[in-house]
Amino acid sequence: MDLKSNHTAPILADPAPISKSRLGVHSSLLAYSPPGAVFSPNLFLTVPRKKTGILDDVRASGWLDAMKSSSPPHKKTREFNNELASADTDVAYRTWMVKYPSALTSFEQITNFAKGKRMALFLDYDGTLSPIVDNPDCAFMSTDMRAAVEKVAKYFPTAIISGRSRDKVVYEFVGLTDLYYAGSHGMDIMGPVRQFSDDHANCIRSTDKQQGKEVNLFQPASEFLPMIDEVFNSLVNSTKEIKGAKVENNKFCVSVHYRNVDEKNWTTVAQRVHDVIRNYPRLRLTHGRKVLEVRPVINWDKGKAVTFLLESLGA
Ligand SMILES: O=P(O)(O)OC[C@H]1O[C@H](O[C@H]2O[C@H](CO)[C@@H](O)[C@H](O)[C@H]2O)[C@H](O)[C@@H](O)[C@@H]1O
Repeated sequence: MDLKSNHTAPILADPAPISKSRLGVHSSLLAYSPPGAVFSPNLFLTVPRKKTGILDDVRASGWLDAMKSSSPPHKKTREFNNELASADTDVAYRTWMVKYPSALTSFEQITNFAKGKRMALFLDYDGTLSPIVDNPDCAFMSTDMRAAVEKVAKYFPTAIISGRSRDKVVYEFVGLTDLYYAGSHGMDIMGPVRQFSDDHANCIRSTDKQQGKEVNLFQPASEFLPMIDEVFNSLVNSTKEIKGAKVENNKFCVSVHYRNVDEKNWTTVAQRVHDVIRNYPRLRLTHGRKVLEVRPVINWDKGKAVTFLLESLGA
């Protein structure tokens, strides 16, 4: 990438409560304004106040519960000695499917609704384009899936929005040109060139070498890069003795995988992560599928990345 301009990234805090999956840190620790910073009001983030200003124990703060329920329930075949557990799983699966029905069951309805409208397609990577596998470095997409994505991208603007680093998704897994990509949970967007607006002062015009074309880069958490690298190294170090634990650097966020860790050691994983990030009040924790995700406290996520790309596409 050739960077042609640079802008200051936003980070602001506001003392209102948010979802319990986020870390309980005192908001006064979060208000930070680098000299000369120009903030977009759209990137203000509300963070929870806690009287103590420090994190609770990993059990009390609900980390462990969240770790245990961090994947959507999978439909399992009924096991011989596990009728009751299986029945529970079935109910959980059906309930989940009511809430999140497959789009394929409503395909006709969707195509009818889309008639006369401009379409854009936004896809997740892990668990959507690739199967969930034990080793995150081996989550490859099939040849058929790649061909399908390539084909659909000829008809509709298509973007992949992932929690991974954008480079990894583009160069190690997908490898398709003519797509738009957002890595690091939407904090690293490569989209079409558009008119800059005041709302998105952090856009960088860049040349994508693979695609050989001008693109817009939007990296609202760019000032966090050194912090994320530091945290990545600390997490690698503090979890290296936990068998099966794996730390992944996703550029603007870090993942700590515990899929391959014996469940009896999950508390240790949570405690080690907790101990590292308690020193970083400008980072927060979210839960993914058997993964703890450490990310900057900014008001930006995949949903906002989708909106950003839609606007970039003139939609
Ligand atoms: O937003 P996503 O693209 O879904 O990224 C979320 C995490 O995805 C990856 O981890 C998940 O998939 C792995 C490979 O199948 C699996 O081993 C892991 O247990 C899942 O959590 C990725 O490795 C993480 O860095 C992302 O945070």
